[in-house]
Amino acid sequence: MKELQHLNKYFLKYKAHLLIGMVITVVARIFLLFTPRYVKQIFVVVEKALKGVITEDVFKAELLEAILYIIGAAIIGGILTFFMRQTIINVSRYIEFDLKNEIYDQYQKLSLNFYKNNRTGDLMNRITEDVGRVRMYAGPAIMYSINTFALFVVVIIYMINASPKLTLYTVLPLPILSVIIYKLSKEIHKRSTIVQEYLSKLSTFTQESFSGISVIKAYGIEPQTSTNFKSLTFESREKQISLAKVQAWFFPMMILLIGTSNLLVIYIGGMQYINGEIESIGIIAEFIIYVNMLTWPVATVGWVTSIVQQAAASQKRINEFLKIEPEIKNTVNTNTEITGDIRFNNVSFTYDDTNIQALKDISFDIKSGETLAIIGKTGAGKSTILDLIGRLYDINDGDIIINDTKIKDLNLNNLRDHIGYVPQDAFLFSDSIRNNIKFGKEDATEDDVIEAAKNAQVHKNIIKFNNGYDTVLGERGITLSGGQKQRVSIARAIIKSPKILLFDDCLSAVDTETEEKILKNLNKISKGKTTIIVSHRVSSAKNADKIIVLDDGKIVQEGTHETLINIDGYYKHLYLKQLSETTSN
Ligand SMILES: Nc1ncnc2c1ncn2[C@@H]1O[C@H](COP(=O)(O)OP(=O)(O)OP(=O)(O)O)[C@@H](O)[C@H]1O
Repeated sequence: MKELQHLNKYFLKYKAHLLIGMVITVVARIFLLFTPRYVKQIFVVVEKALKGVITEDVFKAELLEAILYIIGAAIIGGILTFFMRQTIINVSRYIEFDLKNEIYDQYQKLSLNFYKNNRTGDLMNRITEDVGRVRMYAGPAIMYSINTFALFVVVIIYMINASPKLTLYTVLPLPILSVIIYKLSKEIHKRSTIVQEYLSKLSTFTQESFSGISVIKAYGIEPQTSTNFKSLTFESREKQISLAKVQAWFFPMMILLIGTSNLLVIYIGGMQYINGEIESIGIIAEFIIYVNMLTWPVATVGWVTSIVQQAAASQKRINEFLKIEPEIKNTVNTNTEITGDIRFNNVSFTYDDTNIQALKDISFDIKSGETLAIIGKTGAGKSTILDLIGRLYDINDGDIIINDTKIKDLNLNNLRDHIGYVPQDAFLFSDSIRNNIKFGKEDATEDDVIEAAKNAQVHKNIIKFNNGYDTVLGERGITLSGGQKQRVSIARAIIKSPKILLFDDCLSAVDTETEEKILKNLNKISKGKTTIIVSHRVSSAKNADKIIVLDDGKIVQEGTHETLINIDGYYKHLYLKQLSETTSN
């Protein structure tokens, strides 16, 4: 239960709402209890009228008074119950909102390693389903507990006042009811968790088959996919039926126990009336209403217990993530200037999860405004260098120095603000092309967007789409070609006009002619900016001020295009190979 203490700060934040909610709950219960008392009153009046103790006029007046009280109390009680939900349940929605934001903020702070170690489904679950369960504790569980407590105290006082013996017999079956509901709720929860798992398996399956529909069709495996889907839905159906079976017990059990209590009231009450221990038959009617009023709240004790247990388990899962300290932390709060001088001094780096040493004793430097090209075989460590400049990981050995300051001593936000990064797999959001480009600079004007797109050689493609820059990409929109995606992604980086531009093999999907044009434009816009181009193509590297060739995490060659094509080695070999490919084309 101590896991739920995390929510105390939120309860404190909304204490005024909660307090008002509690007071309203208690007052609403008091009003609702007018009904049984006045029902008894009606019986008493009828008895008196039958015995001829009161006149017809008095009888009518007293009857009318009781009826008006019942109606009035029901209306006021109803209105107050509405406000009870409006206060307490609303607080649970506020807490749900705050908690989701707290988790999301934490997700944003956590480093890439965290994302590698946790599955997306799990991250999503904690922010949706787990928060949902916690909300059930913060709202309904608290509301029903106060409700039950208030009702119980007031009703029991009334009942004991009317007949202590009858009270004892009436409340006797209630704890049994509570225990049964608790057990049922637990079983329902267990089975519904399994049902949920099947539902998410089903949605993952369908989602994947929709996204991979072209592969499924190309391989002609529709029948096999249908069979797999059928077996998954069959299992899901079985689990749903097994859940429905337990749920079906819920109301019969309630009705049985309410019936038993009612019978006890009628039997014991009847005996007491015959023996003259209670003065009016109205007390039996009053007690029957009490029993019915108490049954649901008492049943909720079992239900609430199970909600609290589930919420505690969910909050535990949430706390596990909230407690994680981000590996990459910004320790500098003052602004640090970034000019773009980058130096690697004997940098070595090993990925924690795979234990692969991606970089071994790497040293190089680039001055602000220069262009560095990194060439090398796949897996040589090129992308890793770019990730380290953006401080997506912290290095194990050596120093990365930017502006004569160690990277760890720079304000991380300033550093990342000054980096324009184009990743290897261009990721575009399901949004308009304009917004995808503006992602790099929220306040960019239309002219800025168009200029960036022109420099990335994608403007002409965009204006050919029916909706131009408003064309929506992704699931609900059109799909761009690999090369178009890369170029939109380049436009996004250059619109920021950052001090450092990092291009990770992002021209691989464009033809050499377009590559040439983009590089020419980059040359223009990267004046005064540090540019690092990772590539497998000599054509992307040849104009760089400096080229380094990586192999297995080590620098094996270094120099300009002119020097490297005259030295035997990987670069010259690549150059000749690509040259012969171009001439043979
Ligand atoms: N996120 C990661 N977690 C663990 N290991 C990684 C990760 N990224 C890369 N590696 C490993 O580090 C090594 C260097 O990878 P890196 O992506 O830097 O190579 P690269 O030269 O950019 O390759 P490519 O040209 O294919 O993009 C590889 O052996 C790779 O398996």
